[in-house]
Amino acid sequence: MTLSSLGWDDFFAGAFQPFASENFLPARVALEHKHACVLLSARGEITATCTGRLLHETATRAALPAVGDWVAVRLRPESLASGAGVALVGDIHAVLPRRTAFTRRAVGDADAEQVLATNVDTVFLVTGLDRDFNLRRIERYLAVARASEAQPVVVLNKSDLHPDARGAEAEVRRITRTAPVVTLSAARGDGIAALAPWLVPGATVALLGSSGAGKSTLINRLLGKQRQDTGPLSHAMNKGRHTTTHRELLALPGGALVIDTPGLRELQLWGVDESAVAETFPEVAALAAECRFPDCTHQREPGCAVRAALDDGTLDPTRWASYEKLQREQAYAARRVDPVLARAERDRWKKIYQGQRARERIEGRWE
Ligand SMILES: Nc1nc2c(ncn2[C@@H]2O[C@H](COP(=O)(O)OP(=O)(O)OP(=O)(O)O)[C@@H](O)[C@H]2O)c(=O)[nH]1
Ligand SMILES: [Zn+2]
Repeated sequence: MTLSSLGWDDFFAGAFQPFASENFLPARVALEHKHACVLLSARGEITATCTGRLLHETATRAALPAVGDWVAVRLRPESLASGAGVALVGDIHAVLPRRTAFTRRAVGDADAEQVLATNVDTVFLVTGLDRDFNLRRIERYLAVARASEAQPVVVLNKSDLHPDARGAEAEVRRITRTAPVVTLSAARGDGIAALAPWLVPGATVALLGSSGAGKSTLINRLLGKQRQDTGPLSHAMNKGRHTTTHRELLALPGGALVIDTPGLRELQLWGVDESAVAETFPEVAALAAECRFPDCTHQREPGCAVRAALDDGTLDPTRWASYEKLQREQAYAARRVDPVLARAERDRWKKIYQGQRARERIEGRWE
């Protein structure tokens, strides 16, 4: 494989400069085990471990190699001497800066950030046009994608199961605004060609979507062969259990790369900050900025622009409900793993409550 077919470009070449002279090879992480990584490089596949120095010098676990990362690796002497066909072994000395990253807070460790996949250019947000079809869920996935900096593309799968797939697509377009929407059937192969603009050689894509949306079916379709078990049976049996040992960064026949990690599959709203939620609901964010009080909770404060827009019908109540739910979940997910945040949140509500009482005293009764 050439470096460019693995996604190498000027951005990474620049970052690799300090390592260019000292027998280092650039390589991309295809699989991350507990103690070793499988790397893809111009020399072929390399099994590598981090040097003790890298382990000691990295301040956080999040800075260690993750699937999708470019690293500077040095082959062990025995690998250098070996001929073709022998498995290469090396040491990872550095992780190059990431262009994009999907992260979540590591469960049970308040400060730890877990990196699920990096350097993803495009993320396919896969929704089934069956019972899985849910505009609110698509909004959530858009927020997750935006937080990662990868470009989101909404993929409506199982078009064969929906009596009016085009109508459903039109509904989705109303909420996605700028993100492209593609309707297809991974099982039948209809509409797959519409993904071509994002599957160019060297481009990295990842798939996100709820269980059963058809991610494996789509990956198999793109690979042109059966890599993963799909079907109702394997589905029921494998739920929540991932014992995969296959590469998580795969090269597609057309030259693009696809990242499929268990962590990404399980990704819910972890790692989504409030600004990403606001970006997904620009009309709500714009209204909130107009409220009289900067800490307005949009419940029943005077001068609340959100309430006013709900009352006069300019704000869609389903969008508002969806925003509120997402905001709550985001706050809950963050709090659950972060006691400091939990305390800050309690203090914030205490202040809001005190502030409201003070306002009540000034402005008299509200209703
Ligand atoms: N009718 C129809 N069924 C599909 C289509 N794509 C996938 N399926 C079926 O939907 C079920 C789930 O598909 P998977 O590809 O396993 O879903 P997944 O998103 O990978 O699910 P997880 O592995 O749990 O994350 C399987 O029974 C597939 O055969 C499609 O386009 N049309
Ligand atoms: Zn308000």
